[in-house]
Amino acid sequence: MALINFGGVEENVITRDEFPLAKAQEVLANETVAIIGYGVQGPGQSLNLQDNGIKVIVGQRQESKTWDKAIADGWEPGISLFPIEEALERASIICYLLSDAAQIQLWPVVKKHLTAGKMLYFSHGFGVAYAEKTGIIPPADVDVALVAPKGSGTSLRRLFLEGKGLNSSFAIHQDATGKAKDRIVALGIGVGSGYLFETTFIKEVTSDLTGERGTLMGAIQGLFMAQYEVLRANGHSPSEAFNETVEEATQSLYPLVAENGMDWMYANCSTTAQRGALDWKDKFHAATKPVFEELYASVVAGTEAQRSIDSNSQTDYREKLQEELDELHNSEMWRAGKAVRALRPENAPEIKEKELV
Ligand SMILES: NC(=O)C1=CN([C@@H]2O[C@H](COP(=O)(O)OP(=O)(O)OC[C@H]3O[C@@H](n4cnc5c(N)ncnc54)[C@H](O)[C@@H]3O)[C@@H](O)[C@H]2O)C=CC1
Ligand SMILES: CC(=O)[C@](C)(O)C(=O)O
Ligand SMILES: [Mg+2]
Ligand SMILES: [Mg+2]
Repeated sequence: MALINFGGVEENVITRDEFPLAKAQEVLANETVAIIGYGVQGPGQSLNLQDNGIKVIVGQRQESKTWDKAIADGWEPGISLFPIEEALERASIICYLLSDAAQIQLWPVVKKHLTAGKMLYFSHGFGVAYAEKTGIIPPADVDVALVAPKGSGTSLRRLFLEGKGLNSSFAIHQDATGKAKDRIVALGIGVGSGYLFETTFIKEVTSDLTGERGTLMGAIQGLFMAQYEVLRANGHSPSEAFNETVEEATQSLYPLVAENGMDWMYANCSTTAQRGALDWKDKFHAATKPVFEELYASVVAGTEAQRSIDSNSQTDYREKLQEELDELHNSEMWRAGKAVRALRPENAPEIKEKELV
């Protein structure tokens, strides 16, 4: 493990230098890795593992859209693609990548196939950390660990194909074989992680649920909406409001933050912008911190997990989620966004002369 100083605090991380792909291949040489579920993480992780030379099969419900997607991605029924139970049977490492709510339903079936020495792998601490809600209590004679890529399975695959990687956390809940650490780190490298930082199941789920409800998704949506609405209410056009709220952020300023940090982004903006932003950040900080405290407390209390289990266990939950996403899609702000994106030079290479009136 490399000891890295993160802003004054030293942490152990595993890098690809110390745990190269060849070592991961060696550790997993005699394993059959079954990816159960082919939603968002399933495709990214299985395809990356396969391209990294690991023996991997996919287990998915037949007669589902994602069974067809798996075939379209090159998985072959009876060879590398199986109904869930058959994949569970063949696997020595079971990667449980159903949605967190579906993991509860299928657990009795998975448990049946968890014979001594197998590994149960998650990409979230949810099932095990909230065992009193999920009923997911693995037998004592199997390894239980997680690798949680810190990003969408879609990005995991895209970055892998670009020769890049997402960072992932890893955690070991149970080491029955004495080989859990090597196995889970090898899997982490195999699925395409750039580096791996160690955590626990409870810390992973607590930070993850906070992040996605907070700045990664929920908070940013709320913030974007609030500013867009104020600009529109004061007579600014949709394109102006959208550009000043979202497009400039994602296309110009956030890439600078990603590249070299917040101060670097500031330094590349006008002194006018820097002065105003530095003055206003305290007000936004003060206004939102209590909301983040409330959110974190709700996660710790288990309320967020319960809400997710209750709503995602409804038979029509996908349709209901889709309705909410459609509402977002059809709102003026995001319709304006669609028009703005279409005008990006890379998306509109040749706007006809006559349209340029
Ligand atoms: N979506 C993402 O990029 C990320 C997901 N995770 C975690 O990875 C795990 C998998 O998440 P996703 O890929 O988002 O899952 P998902 O919501 O895309 O679902 C995965 C699969 O579950 C299957 N499924 C759903 N209900 C089922 C049932 N009752 N019986 C059998 N199969 C069923 C679906 O057909 C689908 O193939 C979760 O623990 C999640 O928290 C972690 C990091 C990011
Ligand atoms: C992509 C990711 O890591 C999330 C936001 O936590 C999730 O999809 O659950
Ligand atoms: Mg996450
Ligand atoms: Mg998450």
